[in-house]
Amino acid sequence: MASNLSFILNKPNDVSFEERPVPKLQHAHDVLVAINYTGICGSDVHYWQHGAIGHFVVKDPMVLGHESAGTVVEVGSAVKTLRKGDRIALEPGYPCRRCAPCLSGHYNLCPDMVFAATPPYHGTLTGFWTAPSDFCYKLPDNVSLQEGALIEPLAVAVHIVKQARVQPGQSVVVMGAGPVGLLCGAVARAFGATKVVAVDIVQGKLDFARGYAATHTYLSQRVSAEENGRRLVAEADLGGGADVVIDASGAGPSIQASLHVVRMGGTYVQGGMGKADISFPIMALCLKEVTARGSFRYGSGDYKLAIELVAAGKVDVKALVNGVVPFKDAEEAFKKVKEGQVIKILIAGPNEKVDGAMDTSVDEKKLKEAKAAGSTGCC
Ligand SMILES: NC(=O)c1ccc[n+]([C@@H]2O[C@H](COP(=O)([O-])OP(=O)(O)OC[C@H]3O[C@@H](n4cnc5c(N)ncnc54)[C@H](O)[C@@H]3O)[C@@H](O)[C@H]2O)c1
Ligand SMILES: OC[C@H](O)C(O)[C@@H](O)CO
Repeated sequence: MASNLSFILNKPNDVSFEERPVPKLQHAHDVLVAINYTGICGSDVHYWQHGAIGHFVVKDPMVLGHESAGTVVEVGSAVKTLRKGDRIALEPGYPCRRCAPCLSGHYNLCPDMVFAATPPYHGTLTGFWTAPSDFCYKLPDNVSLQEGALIEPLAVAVHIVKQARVQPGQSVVVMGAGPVGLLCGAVARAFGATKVVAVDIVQGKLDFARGYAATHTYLSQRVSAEENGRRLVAEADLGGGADVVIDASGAGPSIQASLHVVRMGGTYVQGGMGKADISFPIMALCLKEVTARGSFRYGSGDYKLAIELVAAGKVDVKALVNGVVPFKDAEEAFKKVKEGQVIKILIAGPNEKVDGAMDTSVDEKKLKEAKAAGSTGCC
């Protein structure tokens, strides 16, 4: 008998497993998906530790997880694009499709979005999940289900890089070398950026970034934002500054330095989520005529492009996975992510078998140094 065991956050630092009823198809366009793999996102860890992100507060027990891939096990009567047995990447947020943002093509900004593991909605660390078929993306034969679980953070990066309007030949600085920052660097390269500078406060993360998509790295210093920006521009040989600066850290010092790194007339994109209010070098923004944009989740075409980038070999998501653990070890996996020991861990669905091997090869000494320096990078 297939299990619908679910990993539930009851309150901060209090999780449990619960067998829940297998969900039923609600609409003719829905499909039922057996979850194969789910990645742990910083936001899941943040809810687990603190019970809230900004105004999203966990008030009732909530199933965690939203970075999933699965296999279609049942299709509604109106579904034409998917069949039983199809392997899919799951887009985990469902907009109303009727409001002004939805109708203008910006469904990620829908105020009535139902998003997995954003309270009050349950997430995907469970056995089975129902979703509208057009939010389930069939994986090409050369993309595995484990890679499929990484499509969600890759779609976040695709949206950020699209917001930055990265052009061939441009220089792109990415603040923060966590999974989102690393993927932003990889997508920027795929969009034709010739210089990608990864910035972090943890040398081990920069070492990884250098072997991944970054052409240059910069270890952020404990100096003023202006001086940090000046040193970064000089070390990475950016001349008058970077064409594009992306924040994928959510950290105040990184956001402040960014405005001193971007060139005159360049573009800054806020992808990281940190404190709600951070002081911002507004004069630099004004005097340089910087274009500043936000980026929230993903929208039209982002999942499709993310899958195409993986299928075409332009973005390697497998390289970010440190290990796959069985469902029963979900809490242990959350602890490893919280401790900063890994880039990305996948949790196998409760009906999936794995050996639980895990490579925590990110330099632990350097990560400890970073923690001592006050980094969490987490929203
Ligand atoms: N915009 C969106 O829709 C969206 C979606 C998912 C995640 N996020 C946010 O994006 C950010 C990155 O996500 P992630 O999963 O990679 O998180 P992460 O915590 O793994 O990575 C953040 C990185 O920033 C680094 N950092 C911290 N302070 C820094 C500083 N002063 N300068 C440079 N680097 C610094 C950390 O060491 C860490 O490596 C988070 O803030 C997350 O909340 C945004
Ligand atoms: O990738 C999606 C993000 O993790 C979520 O939007 C989260 O940060 C808020 O619920």
